[in-house]
Amino acid sequence: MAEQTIHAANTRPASVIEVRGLDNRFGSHVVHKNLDLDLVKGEILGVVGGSGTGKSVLLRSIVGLLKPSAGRIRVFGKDLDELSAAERSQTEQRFGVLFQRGALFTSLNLLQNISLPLIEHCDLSRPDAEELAHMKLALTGLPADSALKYPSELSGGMVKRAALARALAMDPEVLFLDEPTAGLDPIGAAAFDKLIVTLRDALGLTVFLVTHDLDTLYTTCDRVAVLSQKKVLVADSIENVAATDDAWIQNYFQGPRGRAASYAFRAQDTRRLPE
Ligand SMILES: Nc1ncnc2c1ncn2[C@@H]1O[C@H](COP(=O)(O)OP(=O)(O)OP(=O)(O)O)[C@@H](O)[C@H]1O
Repeated sequence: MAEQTIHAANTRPASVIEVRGLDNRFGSHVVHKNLDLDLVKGEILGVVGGSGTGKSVLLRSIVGLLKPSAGRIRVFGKDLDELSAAERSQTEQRFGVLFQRGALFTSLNLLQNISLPLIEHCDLSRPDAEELAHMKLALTGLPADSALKYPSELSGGMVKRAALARALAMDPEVLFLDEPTAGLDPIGAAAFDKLIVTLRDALGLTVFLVTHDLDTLYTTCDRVAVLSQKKVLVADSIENVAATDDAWIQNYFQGPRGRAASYAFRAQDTRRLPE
């Protein structure tokens, strides 16, 4: 029995991020109360919940953009609160973030947008930074001639890919994506979903993915965390989450869209198939 317990502890996957007892409030508005969550190394975790349940606030708390009202966030084994300014900056460089809105500087072309963090944080010369930026653009499937284009000259799907290229600029270990497929047509969204899985596999990323997109959940995520009642109600495989006895979850997963996404996924399981 003791042996079994030790074995279980040893094989438990490592969490790169541990959130414990998190509270977030704005004045009297309580967004999170005693929220716990783990992000396991190498996984794509889908974070869902109704509008205003605090998915983006949770993301911002973890990446250090928002100081929580209470609770503990450990990243790569260290408490965010206990990091010195230098350690915090080093930790932040291990994160790549694709924000819901305004991911790119509109006055800079794509090459400039992507090389900027490399010049600022890695002390690279402009030619070296631009060479790396070209590689990041190629990694996200953008054609070479997009490098000199400005965000306003691109389609929505291309802007998302360029923003992803910028999030990948510093070779992050953990990628945070806030509604990456919002506003994309279904074909563009499916291609973006596939790209996320390909990049995770190729680069060994861990991904925290906020989404409302049921197709994304079914085709890309290893686990799904549901935010409801100010906490993470359940975090598990999508099959187990969809079977959870909760009114919001049942509406979401067993409604017409949820059933269609589940049916499509079961009919053609494309998860992790090669191109
Ligand atoms: N800086 C802030 N000041 C005051 N209230 C805020 C602030 N940031 C977020 N909120 C509030 O916190 C709640 C959660 O916001 P959040 O953006 O995290 O929701 P969400 O789950 O991501 O929603 P959606 O799915 O619509 O994007 C909302 O009621 C929002 O108005």
